[in-house]
Amino acid sequence: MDAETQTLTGKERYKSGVLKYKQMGYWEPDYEPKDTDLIACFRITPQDGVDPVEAAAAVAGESSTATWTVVWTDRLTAAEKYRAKAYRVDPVPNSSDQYFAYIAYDLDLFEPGSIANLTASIIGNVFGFKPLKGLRLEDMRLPTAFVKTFQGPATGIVVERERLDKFGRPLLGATVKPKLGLSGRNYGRVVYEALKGGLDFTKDDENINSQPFMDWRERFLYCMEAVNKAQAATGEIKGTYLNVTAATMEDMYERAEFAAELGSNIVMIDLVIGWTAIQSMAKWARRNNMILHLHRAGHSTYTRQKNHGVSFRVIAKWARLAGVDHIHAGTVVGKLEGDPATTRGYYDVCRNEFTEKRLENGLFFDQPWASLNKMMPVASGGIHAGQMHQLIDLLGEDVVLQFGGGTIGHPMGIAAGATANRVALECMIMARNEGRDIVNEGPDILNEAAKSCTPLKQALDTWKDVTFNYASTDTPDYAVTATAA
Ligand SMILES: O=C(COP(=O)(O)O)[C@H](O)[C@H](O)COP(=O)(O)O
Ligand SMILES: [Mg+2]
Repeated sequence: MDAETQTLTGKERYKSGVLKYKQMGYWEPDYEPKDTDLIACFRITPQDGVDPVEAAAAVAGESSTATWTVVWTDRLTAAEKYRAKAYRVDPVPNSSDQYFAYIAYDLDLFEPGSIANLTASIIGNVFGFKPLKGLRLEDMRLPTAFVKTFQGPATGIVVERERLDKFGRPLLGATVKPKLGLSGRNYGRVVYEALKGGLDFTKDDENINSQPFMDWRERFLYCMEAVNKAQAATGEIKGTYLNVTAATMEDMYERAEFAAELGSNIVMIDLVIGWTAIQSMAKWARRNNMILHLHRAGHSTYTRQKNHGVSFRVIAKWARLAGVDHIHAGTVVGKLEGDPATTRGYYDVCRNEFTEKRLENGLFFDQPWASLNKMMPVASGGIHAGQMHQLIDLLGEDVVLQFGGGTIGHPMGIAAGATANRVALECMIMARNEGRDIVNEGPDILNEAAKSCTPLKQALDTWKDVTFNYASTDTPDYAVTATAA
């Protein structure tokens, strides 16, 4: 080890001036993370000529206690404990300028139960640090001691199924379209048709709040009338995610309380409201026996590119701590970004009791969930009935499959679109339960069912060739056989 890599101590450490972060103690290659440490894995792209180990130490420093120069006031603290420690730097496979840096943080650096505080450290200053061309938070290991300080999902998958009286199959939903412009009354008609036709849920889109064409109260009143009528018509429990996203917490509470007063079983928020607002709404949802749906609006601005930002698997972990019940987590086959292996990792974060490290799915750490409820992943974006076998195979059973265009765009109308999806789902679940190979026989199973279901036949004819085959940007860096880390 050269002198520059060694942590300086005593007078040498505290001489005024600028030391390398490695020398300030932010690089400890022998460090063994404690069970109670938070661990982050960052992808770092150092500027040309910057040593990757110094870059990793700088990330550890700037995301914990350091500044750019030595400060004597460190000596008034338990600085050795509070310094985050970069302890491992691996080159990213198949890349010449990127590295995975592992950094351990002492539990005492964080306020219990606060995503705002966690994120202010881990993604606070450090993403703008000049010696790095790019920085991405790939994954975090949240220790049990930290997980236990959070409420977790307000309702959870098990209780959601019990409240809705729906078991053994994915739930079906649809986003009302067009996203903007419908009046309350016409909006309610879409909800009624879709629910009566066979869906379990409808939902507001991310950008429906309270615009001049439809006040939020109008929407809530007509939507709940539609839910009640559809329940009466079908004898099934139905729901519609009423989006309570608004400019202030006070407005959101007012809208959520009105939704509860009208008997809604679910409300919705957008990721853009921020972590503190999400945690507040999760507490409200638990107090009010409400399922809480999170639409991940805005996430792609920072999750999609591999060289800079925050992986969605980390956002999913924070959302589970924060306490939402549903989270949009990708479809693989639909219109929006979603590599199959990466998406599998997100779904595991939502639904596992314990998420195992699997590098081929982008999961860098074992993650205990300490009995926090599970989140229902939501698959939404450009999917249709003809993909039912692929969706069930890829995403499993505890998932909401959401067909917006794939319900409302049906040639015979919304109720027919909903019926097509419900029949496609039920015939595929029956085939799966009978032990059939749905991946290969899926199209035949659908065509067979379509013989006695005209809406399904029309859906298959309309959308049979629609696929979105583009290369994914966010793919895992390790192959299935990888043993590294
Ligand atoms: O409006 C839609 C889908 O409409 P449609 O079903 O008509 O395509 C949702 O906003 C996206 O699914 C969000 O994306 P994600 O689920 O990836 O966050
Ligand atoms: Mg949308």
